[in-house]
Amino acid sequence: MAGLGMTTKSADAVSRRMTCVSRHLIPEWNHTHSPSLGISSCSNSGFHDTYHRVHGEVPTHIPPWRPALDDSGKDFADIIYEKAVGEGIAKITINRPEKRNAFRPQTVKELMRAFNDARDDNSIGVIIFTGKGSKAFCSGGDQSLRGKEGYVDYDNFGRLNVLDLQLQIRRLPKPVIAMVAGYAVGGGHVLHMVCDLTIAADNAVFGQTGPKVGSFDAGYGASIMSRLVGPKRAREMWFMARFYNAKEAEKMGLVNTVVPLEKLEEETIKWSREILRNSPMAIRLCKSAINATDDGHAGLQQIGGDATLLFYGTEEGTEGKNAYLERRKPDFSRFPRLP
Ligand SMILES: CC(C)(COP(=O)(O)OP(=O)(O)OC[C@H]1O[C@@H](n2cnc3c(N)ncnc32)[C@H](O)[C@@H]1OP(=O)(O)O)[C@@H](O)C(=O)NCCC(=O)NCCSC(=O)CCC(=O)c1ccccc1C(=O)O
Repeated sequence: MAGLGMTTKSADAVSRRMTCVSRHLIPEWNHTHSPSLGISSCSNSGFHDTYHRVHGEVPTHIPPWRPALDDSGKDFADIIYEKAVGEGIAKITINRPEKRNAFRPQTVKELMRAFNDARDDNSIGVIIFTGKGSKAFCSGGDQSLRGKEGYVDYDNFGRLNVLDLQLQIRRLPKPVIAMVAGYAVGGGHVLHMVCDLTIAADNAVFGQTGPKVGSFDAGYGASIMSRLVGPKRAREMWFMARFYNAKEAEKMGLVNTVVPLEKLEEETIKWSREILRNSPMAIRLCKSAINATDDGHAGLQQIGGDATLLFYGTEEGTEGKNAYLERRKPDFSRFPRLP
């Protein structure tokens, strides 16, 4: 090594780096059959590189939650909206456990208010989306309120407003993590799929029920599923409307990790804190980039908007604005025309 001009110190560094990189190259077999070697464990413990020494372990304790409202100041009836004290985490919970957290139009409207507030609150960096209790994340649209045009609320109009919520989660420039215990079925299954990550408890059950009850989601419910599990599996899930347990869902690529039910919140908090250590702008761009192709023009608009947002922070962008306000010609000559 010395002959190649490498000092012992730098050879050590290379060797440490190789070990670290090779740990990322876990063969497919391990991902599929040995969850203990899965992504969640690579990220923290067992690594002794400089990054891990500087940053230390990610704490797993559950933070105290404080009830939150949006700017309307109105209480929520169908959901619980909370923020973690001293941390950048919001938690939004569907609170209809007696109906396995089925949503009605009112539920969806409240969810949209809470998600909007969490988006606007610049102290929040990660949003956890879950269902009350351990029996269900969400069992889809409330079938007892289903009318001829959708789900009927107090005003007697049918609505399919969960589609707007799906779009809102997709476009929200912060990670949304579905924390799933029990059933995530029907429209509830689509909701977890549109979230950025899914952490599942070992009692979680996933599946579409639409074709059994005369319904289907031909939007994200079909397209995102096909992306996640592949077109053959997506057909299986929709044609057969079978249920899949948490381990099966993990193997199919529907969820990021499976943990014992009693560890579900701890693990989700840990993932949230690990994300919060990283650059919010990098995460924002990664989310819009990953969605861009699938979301077509809307996806390009999202990532294009991010580019404008960044450009506004540059001297070049500011020169244009200042020149306009000062009623002079802008001087862009000092800005390089980069290759
Ligand atoms: C989820 C179950 C498998 C749980 O089974 P189990 O633990 O045995 O509990 P149950 O005894 O069945 O249920 C307890 C209690 O909850 C009520 N309930 C459960 N789910 C619903 C529901 N979705 N709607 C209304 N009520 C529900 C149940 O009746 C019981 O009440 P009791 O009074 O105690 O009797 C099982 O419950 C189950 O299979 N549930 C139904 C799942 C389902 O089929 N969901 C609807 C799928 S279709 C859908 O979600 C529409 C999607 C959608 O929203 C959409 C799609 C495309 C475009 C637009 C839209 C849109 O906006 O609507």
